[in-house]
Amino acid sequence: MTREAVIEVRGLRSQFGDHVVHDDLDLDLYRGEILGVVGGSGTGKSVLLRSIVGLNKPRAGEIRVFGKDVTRLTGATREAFERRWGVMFQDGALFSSLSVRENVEVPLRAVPGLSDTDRRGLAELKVAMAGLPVSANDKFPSELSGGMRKRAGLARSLALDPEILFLDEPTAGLDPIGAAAFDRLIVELRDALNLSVFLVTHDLDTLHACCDRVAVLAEQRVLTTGTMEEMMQVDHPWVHEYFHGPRARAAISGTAESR
Ligand SMILES: Nc1ncnc2c1ncn2[C@@H]1O[C@H](COP(=O)(O)OP(=O)(O)OP(=O)(O)O)[C@@H](O)[C@H]1O
Repeated sequence: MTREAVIEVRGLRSQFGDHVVHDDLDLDLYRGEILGVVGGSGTGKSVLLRSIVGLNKPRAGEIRVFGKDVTRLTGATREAFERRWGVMFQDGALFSSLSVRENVEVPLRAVPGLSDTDRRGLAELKVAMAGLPVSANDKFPSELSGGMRKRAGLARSLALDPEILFLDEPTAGLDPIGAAAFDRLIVELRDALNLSVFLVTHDLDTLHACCDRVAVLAEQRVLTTGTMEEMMQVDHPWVHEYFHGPRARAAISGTAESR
């Protein structure tokens, strides 16, 4: 059975001045999967995410989302397309002067015909789906813990019922129990909402708990993709060290214990 790619990146080149971050990079995200994107610091995981969602202009290459090259879309067509994905940035990227509910209402303001009451209700629904208590709705970002801020960012990324969810290091800075709860939430949301998930992470536990496939960025491209089992067989120094090092062994035994 052929899998449907909802994102197809082909021949991507990303560059800042003389600094080439990606060169001839190819990557697919398949419908319904959770893809973990890993790689050493500075290999361009965030730049790749930002390039796909249009925050970074590629020097060359194609980025097709649902079959359309999004690098060529402009104006209203582009905006309509952007409603089909949600992005959760590492720090939540919340507006500090708005409450959690108001933050989630921001993308909903683009939806025509919604009354204030409808918008408020929809925002509260997304806040609940992100696992926050009702009391979080009226809180400001500065009144939230790091984990709650991440959930608020997640709620906002879900505001427009996206088909693709981009998560940039969702568990960074969380304690292990909070991180494990977030991993479960990602899987539950993918299953309940039929999401395809592009997940940038350094967290081996997250890879074990959530990801159907892993893509490794190294040497300015996607070096290899595959399941966690397949990653264990890859004969490349960084990949081997990452998937067989002491932290990898701890993550594997942690997964086994939790079963
Ligand atoms: N706007 C920018 N201007 C100049 N250089 C940039 C810009 N954004 C990213 N870079 C550079 O691109 C490279 C890749 O950055 P990126 O943030 O994608 O790395 P990463 O793989 O996500 O790293 P980490 O795991 O540490 O978060 C880095 O060398 C970074 O300094």
